[in-house]
Amino acid sequence: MATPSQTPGPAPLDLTTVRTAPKAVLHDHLDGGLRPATVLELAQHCGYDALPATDADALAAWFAAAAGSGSLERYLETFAHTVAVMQTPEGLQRVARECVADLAADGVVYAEVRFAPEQHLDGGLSLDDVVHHTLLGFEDGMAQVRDLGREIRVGCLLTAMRHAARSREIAELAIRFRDRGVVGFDIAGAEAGHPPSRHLDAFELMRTNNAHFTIHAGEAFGLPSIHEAIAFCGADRLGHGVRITDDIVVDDDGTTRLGRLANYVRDKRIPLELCPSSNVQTGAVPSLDKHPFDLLARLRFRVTVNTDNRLMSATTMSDEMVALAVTFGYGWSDLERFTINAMKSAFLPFPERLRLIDEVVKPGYALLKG
Ligand SMILES: O=c1[nH]cnc2c1ncn2[C@@H]1O[C@H](CO)[C@@H](O)[C@H]1O
Ligand SMILES: [Zn+2]
Repeated sequence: MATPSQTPGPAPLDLTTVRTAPKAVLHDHLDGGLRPATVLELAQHCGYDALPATDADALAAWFAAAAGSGSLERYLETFAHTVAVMQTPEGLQRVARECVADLAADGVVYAEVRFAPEQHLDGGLSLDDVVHHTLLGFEDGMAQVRDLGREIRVGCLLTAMRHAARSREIAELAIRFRDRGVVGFDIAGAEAGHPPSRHLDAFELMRTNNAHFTIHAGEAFGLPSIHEAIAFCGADRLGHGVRITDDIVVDDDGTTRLGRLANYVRDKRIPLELCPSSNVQTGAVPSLDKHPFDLLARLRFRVTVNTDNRLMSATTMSDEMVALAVTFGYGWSDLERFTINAMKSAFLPFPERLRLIDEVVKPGYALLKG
C-alpha cells in the first residue's frame, strides 16, 4: 500500500509569506520612499513649513491621495515635499539608510534605488557631496542589515531630470562614482514633450564608458518614447515600458500580433521595469485588473515587478506581488520567475547576479513551493 507523501505542500501565498520570499527591485525612487514620520522630523529640523499635514498617518494619506489623481504631472508635484527635506548631509544619509532597512524588512535581497542629485543642491551641497552622503546612508543601511544576520545588496542609479539640461553632468557623476556604489544612470520626470533623444550626449557618455542605463519611457507617452529610448539612446532597460502594448494587438479569439518594436523588445530580452500601483495612480492604466502585466508575462517579455514610489503609492514589493498574485492568479513559481527576471536584468556583474539567483532566490522559493 502506498504511504502518504511526506512532502509538505506549498506555503500559502499571502502578505506574511510573500514578505519572507527573496525579492529584487530595479525601479524604486529614493525620494519616493521616505517614511512619513521621517518627512515630518526632517521638515522640523530644516525649518520646512509647507508640509500638507502634521501627523504621520495624515501625511501618508495625503501623499497617496495627491499622487492618485490620474496624471503623471500631478503625481510628480508631490515630490516637492520629500525633496525639500533631503537637502542636508544628515537628511540624505538618513533617508538612504532607512530605505535600505525598509526594503530589507520587506524581504528584498537586491535593490537598485534611484534619485536625481540635481534636485538636492538647495542647501549648498555639491553634486558630489549629495551622492557621497547618500551612498554613505546606503552603506550604513547594509551594515545594519548584516548585523541583524540578513543580507541585502543595494546599488544606486543616478537620475537626470528630463525637462532640465544637466543630464550630461549627471552621467559624468555616475561614471565618477561607479566603483563606489553607483551602478547606472536614468532619466525621469514628465515624459510628454521631453523625449529621451534630448539627452543623447549623456547616453553616449555612458555607452562610451561601457556603463549601464535605463530610461523612463512608455509610461505617460507611448511608442515613440520607447523607440527613441532603444533605437537612438541604447537603453539597457525600460523604466515602465508598459505602453509597449500599443504595439500589440489582441484579437477577439485571444491570438496576439506583435508589431516590430514589441517583437524587438521581446527578442532582445529588454527588461520592463513594471510598476503596477504607480501606473494606476498616474493613469497609465485604468485599474490593476486592466494592467497589461499579465499579457506581457504570458507573452514572455522580460517582466519585472517594481514599487516606483513606496510612499506615494503606499506600497511595498510584497504588496505589489500579492496584488498581482490575487489579480492574475499567480503562484510561487511565477513570483520566482519575475524575481529571476529582475536579477538577470540587474546592473551587477554577471557572477554576482548568478550567485544571488542560485544561492538566495532559488533556495528561498524552493522552500515556499514545498
Ligand atoms: O514614475 C515616474 N515617472 C517619471 N518620473 C518619476 C517617476 N517617479 C518619480 N519620478 C521623478 O524622479 C525624480 C527622481 O527620483 C523624482 O523627484 C520624481 O520627480
Ligand atoms: Zn519611476
